[in-house]
Amino acid sequence: MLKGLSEPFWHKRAVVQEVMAKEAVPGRKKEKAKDWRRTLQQIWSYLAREKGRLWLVLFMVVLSSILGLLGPFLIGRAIDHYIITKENSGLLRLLAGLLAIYILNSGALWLQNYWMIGIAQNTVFSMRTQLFRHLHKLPIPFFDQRQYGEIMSRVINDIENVSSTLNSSVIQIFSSVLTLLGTIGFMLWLSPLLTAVTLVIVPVMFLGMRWITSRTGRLFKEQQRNLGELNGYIEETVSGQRIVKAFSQEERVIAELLAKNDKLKESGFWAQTYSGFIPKLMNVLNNVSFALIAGAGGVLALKGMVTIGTIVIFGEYSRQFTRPLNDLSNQFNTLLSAVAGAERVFEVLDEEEETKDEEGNEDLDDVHGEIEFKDVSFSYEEGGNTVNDISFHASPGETVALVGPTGAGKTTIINLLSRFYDANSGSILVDGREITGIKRKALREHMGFVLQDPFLFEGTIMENIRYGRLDASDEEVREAAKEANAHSFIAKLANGYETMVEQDGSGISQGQKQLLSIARAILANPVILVLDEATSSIDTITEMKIQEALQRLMEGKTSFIIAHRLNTIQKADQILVLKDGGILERGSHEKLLKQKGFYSELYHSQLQREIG
Ligand SMILES: Nc1ncnc2c1ncn2[C@@H]1O[C@H](COP(=O)(O)OP(=O)(O)OP(=O)(O)O)[C@@H](O)[C@H]1O
Repeated sequence: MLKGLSEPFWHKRAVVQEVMAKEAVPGRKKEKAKDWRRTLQQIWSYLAREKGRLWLVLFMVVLSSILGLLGPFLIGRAIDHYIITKENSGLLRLLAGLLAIYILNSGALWLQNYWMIGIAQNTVFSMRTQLFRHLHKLPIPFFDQRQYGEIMSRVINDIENVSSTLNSSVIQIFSSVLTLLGTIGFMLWLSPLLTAVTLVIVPVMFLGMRWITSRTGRLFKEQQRNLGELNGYIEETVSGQRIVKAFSQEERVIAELLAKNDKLKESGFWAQTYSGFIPKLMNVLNNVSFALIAGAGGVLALKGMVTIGTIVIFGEYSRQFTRPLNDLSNQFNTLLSAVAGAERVFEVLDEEEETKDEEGNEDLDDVHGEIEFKDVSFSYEEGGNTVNDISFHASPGETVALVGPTGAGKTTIINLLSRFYDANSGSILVDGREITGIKRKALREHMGFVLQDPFLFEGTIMENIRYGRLDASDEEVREAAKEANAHSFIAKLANGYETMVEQDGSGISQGQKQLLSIARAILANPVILVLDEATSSIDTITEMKIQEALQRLMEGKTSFIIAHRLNTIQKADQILVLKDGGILERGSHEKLLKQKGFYSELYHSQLQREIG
């Protein structure tokens, strides 16, 4: 059942998507296997746009790594040449040099961060813009097959993850690698023997880290997935609060949330615990390494093979050596979750746009509104049979009412006409032209929707009506409101057309929303109109106003009414009675009554209910 509004295509779609996503049977996709290389290449394609600044960052990282290595080296020299020999002036000179190195190093660190943050922000800005733009070009089935919260999580969390990783991890990883290589180089130059002693712990470190990261990768992925699910659930239940309350489902909803929350807690706990082992392990190994260097260094120093300064340098370097390894493993975890997030973003970007098959398709000018369905069959799922062999013809300006029990396929016929979905077989013609040969946007621009639960944006009433046609003047908006019987209630509001309405339309009654929605459609003046009749009961006077405004709106337009109350469609040129996806009966109200079939039965039972 369609609910929503009557406004430009992109917004109509958003609402229809939202509603359909809730109502559809969700055929959710399985997570694809991770493709690291491809994802990193895709991230690089964004980063490459910032090559200039990346070079600067690179230069600063190299500089700060060299300066970082130089510090301990000079301290060692100070011990050997000036402290042991008690040469004060040389020591002062060296200390001044050290000070300069530390200041320069701080400057280099600050600059590399400054530039990298700029790069990260620009990259994420382009990603977010591209993702949002792309989302609006995706076909309805994409939204039908996913939870609203899951999509939100990709746009918000995953992108944020990429951003923070680019901000910090990239530099860290890079400088860690450089520091590692530099440290090993310096150590080898100073004393290959002590270097060998220092490196003894590396295999242990490596094995320990591998053991831990093999677990954390999987756990972080699980944590991310559980977080997405939980967010989706919270979004859904908060937006569906009314329904939750109406059906007294609070306890069940809370229980389900608890279960999801528990899953997240569990995966989060293990992901954090395992990754928390890394610094502890490093610490222990660091101390072991320090002890080894002190012991072996002492023996070598006694034999005159190394100086005291060299032992001090090695002590410092061994720390400098394990720190980058430690950083690398920490950053590796962040990187893991960011790449997983980025991959989820790219998965959306990889989805084909709705217009993929529109090459060579035509625009649609001068539409008269003749619609024909020829043997149209369609199913949402493979092998299914949602609508079957539908054929009908509507001349320009005619009104076609679609009636039938719930799930009969009424909305599906509208989905096919608006090309939210494409028929599996048969053809749909507008003014004699196959709609598959027409650009979707062009087709939908000629269509207007007045749906049963119109969507209002946060903004003034004037702005809300103007969604029907963005270039309409204030006067035209007022005229449309008058024709829609909305003017009188708007005029009574404290700020008239400038009254602010909330996104959920609170403060405005359901009937008034309908009238605003009709005003939008009047302003848009489409050739083809889709009306989804409200099922909720509206007071008789507003109902009359709505019916009158609808009659005015429908004048001269080819209109499709998804009707729930049969007394409102008696004037329709043709009524299609749908059942189980097929047309069971067709004709005018009188003809169908005379037939004494399904329609007549439905009509009389409704009449009975209304009288009774
Ligand atoms: N996006 C979707 N994915 C899968 N199945 C769907 C989807 N939308 C609808 N269906 C199924 O297709 C069938 C026809 O649905 P449709 O919404 O067209 O019925 P309807 O006549 O408009 O019903 P109602 O009066 O309740 O709105 C139903 O069985 C429904 O469950």
